[in-house]
Amino acid sequence: MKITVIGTGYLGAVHAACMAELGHDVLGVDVDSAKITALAEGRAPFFEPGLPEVLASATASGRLRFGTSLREAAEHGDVHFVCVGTPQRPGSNAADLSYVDAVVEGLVPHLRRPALLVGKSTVPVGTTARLTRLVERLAPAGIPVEIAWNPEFLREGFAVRDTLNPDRLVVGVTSDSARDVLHELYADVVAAGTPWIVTDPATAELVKVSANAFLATKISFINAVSEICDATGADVVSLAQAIGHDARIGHRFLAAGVGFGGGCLPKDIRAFLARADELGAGDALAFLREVDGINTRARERTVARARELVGGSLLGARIAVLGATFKPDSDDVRDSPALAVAAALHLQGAHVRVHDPEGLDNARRAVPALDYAEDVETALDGAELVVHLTEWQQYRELDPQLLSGVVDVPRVLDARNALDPFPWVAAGWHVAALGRPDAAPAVTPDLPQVGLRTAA
Ligand SMILES: NC(=O)C1=CN([C@@H]2O[C@H](COP(=O)(O)OP(=O)(O)OC[C@H]3O[C@@H](n4cnc5c(N)ncnc54)[C@H](O)[C@@H]3O)[C@@H](O)[C@H]2O)C=CC1
Ligand SMILES: O=C(O)[C@H]1O[C@H](OP(=O)(O)OP(=O)(O)OC[C@H]2O[C@@H](n3ccc(=O)[nH]c3=O)[C@H](O)[C@@H]2O)[C@H](O)[C@@H](O)[C@@H]1O
Repeated sequence: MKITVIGTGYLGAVHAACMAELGHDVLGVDVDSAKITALAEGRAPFFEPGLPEVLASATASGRLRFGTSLREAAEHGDVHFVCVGTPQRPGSNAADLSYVDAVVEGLVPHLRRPALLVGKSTVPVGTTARLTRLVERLAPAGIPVEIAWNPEFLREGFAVRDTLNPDRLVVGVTSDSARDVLHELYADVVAAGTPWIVTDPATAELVKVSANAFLATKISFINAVSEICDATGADVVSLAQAIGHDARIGHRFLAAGVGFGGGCLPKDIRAFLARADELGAGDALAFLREVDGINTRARERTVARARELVGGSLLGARIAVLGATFKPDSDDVRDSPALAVAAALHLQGAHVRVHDPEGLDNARRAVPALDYAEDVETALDGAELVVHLTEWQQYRELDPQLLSGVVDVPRVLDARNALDPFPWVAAGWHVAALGRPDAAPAVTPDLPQVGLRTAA
């Protein structure tokens, strides 16, 4: 099938490459010419495991090309995927749909044969209906143009796998023909056993934001409980393990810590709230304000805990930060809890040096005021506190024995509850965390603390 993918960022670049892998003839289009140049040369413009390999294979097959012209897109495709950003509108909770609108306005007047526009961007419920009216106004006479919504559920870091083997495919359509085109397009994925859900566009739009709102709620739930653990000396990690054994609850998305960030969960719950308000149903989602609030508090609790650990004032404190990206296996720093905490520590007078395996370039651009280090040892050199903020595998594998000779004070705040405290304590480190009691070598070995037992 001849398809275009418009917007080749974290979502669109992966979608374009994977669609070509599935055998389609794909043109990827973006207004960012640097991104398009990289992609056209077979280079991934951002860090995403597995993407370089799929790009190379799809480019070699001759089925994947890139360009910057929507006119060319109109000529190339029978199906046009819209994958542009829908960020939070400045000064508001609502989604900024101007990029989506610009694509429709730039593409539709150039169409010369029947086409199906398929939205993948995350949008407020009602967007497909509104765009349908726009498309009707813009489509050349006699050219049938339909619009459907096919929300995307991929996770950064697993984007290729999630695109080729998704948990489900959801298509919001208003005609059997649109449903059949999308079924044919995803035939191999559906044949592999992926649940195939056909619904109306409004439901499809709502499925997406509901899924993200549920995930955000699960994280904030465990972070709220983590606050209670802090107040009582209980251990949120053991607690999450225990409640997760109930299959109705499950273990995933119960990792307490500095909270959620990224280009999606935070802005999606806010846009959902804003849309509910517009619909006069704001009360129904009022709890999402608290989900957002708990998430903000998780960042504040991390800063407060760091302040306490260095003796009550951050002024002049030498702090090493491990992690800048919003999650491991991504270079994405959009609304990153790690960078937000690092920036707050800096603003309160600490000397902050940040390390990240893949996110340093983006972090430097986003928060130029911080010091950045290319390797962990340089970041930790002379530090009196290490704050672990993004749980890269590299950090889980650090040798605390070796590092105790690099820092001034062997003290780590594990704000992701992801480090195994035993080797750290054995190497003489004080290990603090969120929602768990501290573990320190001085604790009497016969009286282990709850959760973080000492090494002895
Ligand atoms: N990043 C992710 O993991 C996922 C993102 N989404 C949704 O997908 C959408 C895109 O997200 P990302 O890829 O993360 O954003 P992004 O910012 O990485 O990519 C958006 C791309 O659209 C391009 N663009 C903007 N206006 C354009 C235009 N008029 N014509 C052509 N290209 C244009 C930008 O230059 C950029 O490359 C958002 O709605 C997001 O919520 C959904 C699921 C997963
Ligand atoms: O709409 C989107 O863009 C995507 O948003 C999330 O994917 P992603 O943002 O890539 O990352 P997640 O793995 O969901 O993590 C989001 C944030 O939550 C945090 N998190 C996650 C899990 C957890 O238990 N605790 C926790 O704090 C992560 O550190 C990260 O900051 C969803 O998981 C995807 O299904 C969705 O498609």
